Amino acid sequence: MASKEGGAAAADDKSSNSISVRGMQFAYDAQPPLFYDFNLDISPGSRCLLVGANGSGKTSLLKILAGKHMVGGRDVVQVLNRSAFHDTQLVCGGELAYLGGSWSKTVGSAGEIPLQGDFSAEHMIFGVEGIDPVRREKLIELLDIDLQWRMHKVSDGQRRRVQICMGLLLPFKVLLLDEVTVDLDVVARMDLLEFFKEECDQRGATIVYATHIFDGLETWATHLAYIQDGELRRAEKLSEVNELKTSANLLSVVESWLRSETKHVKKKPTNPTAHNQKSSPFGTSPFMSSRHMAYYR
Ligand SMILES: Nc1ncnc2c1ncn2[C@@H]1O[C@H](COP(=O)(O)OP(=O)(O)OP(=O)(O)O)[C@@H](O)[C@H]1O
Repeated sequence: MASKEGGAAAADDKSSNSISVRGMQFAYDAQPPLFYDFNLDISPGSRCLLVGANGSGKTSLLKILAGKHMVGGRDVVQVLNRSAFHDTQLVCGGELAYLGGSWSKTVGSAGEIPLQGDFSAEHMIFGVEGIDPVRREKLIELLDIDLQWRMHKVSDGQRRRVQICMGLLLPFKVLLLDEVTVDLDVVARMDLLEFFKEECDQRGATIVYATHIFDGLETWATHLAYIQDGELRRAEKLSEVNELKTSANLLSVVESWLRSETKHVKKKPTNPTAHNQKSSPFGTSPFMSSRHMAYYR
């Protein structure tokens, strides 16, 4: 893995990368660009930690890598040498997997509510066709899932276990994890991390893991990418992070980076559309009539 800043990126050798991002620009509607000329390479077999402060862009980046947002042309965001957004087979075939958020749906002004259906864990897990039964059994055992669990009556951590199991049923080549271990107890978390390690070591799978919990990750991760306000500040092998040689652990290294972040105004070219909307006297007014406001009346 290498960043543009790090200078080691082999832009002409992107075919050897599992993930390759070249000159990416991305903005949410009516906002200035979150990413501008963003570059990132991740090589096969890597377990890359994605770190950064709240709002730095980790989830947005993972969702872009997962093909959930169309960003630029086919060459800008490539996973396994295919366009993450355009090549829908990447996700449908299971080669590219994304595990993030929680099983929920957005309901008007109620916001995100957990899925309420009365399904058993068995119904959900065995409802997926074409799965290797050995892999399925291994995951059920690893995550200690009781197939009789009713999904509307389980705890957050139990629901999360079923969600993770389903996300891993197909043997992924690239896995994007957005802080999915947060609800898991320590045993489930460590077992899952060990499983991920095996998947990378034995099958050459690649994992990008965004997290704020660093326990046990010093020996788990192979690489680290640090984003600040949508900019890639560091991207290197964990063994080459100098600060780790003199610090107690990864937590204190990341803490020192985040503490030294200065609140700066981004020097990014303004997206003309976003600018127009932002500079409009009505574009951001809380008093503007909007369809969304209807939910709150
Ligand atoms: N759907 C959206 N619409 C508009 N802006 C968004 C949306 N989602 C995220 N943002 C903005 O994009 C920026 C990056 O958000 P993102 O969720 O990617 O950060 P993050 O690094 O994952 O944060 P956290 O550590 O809190 O999960 C934030 O400023 C956020 O407000």
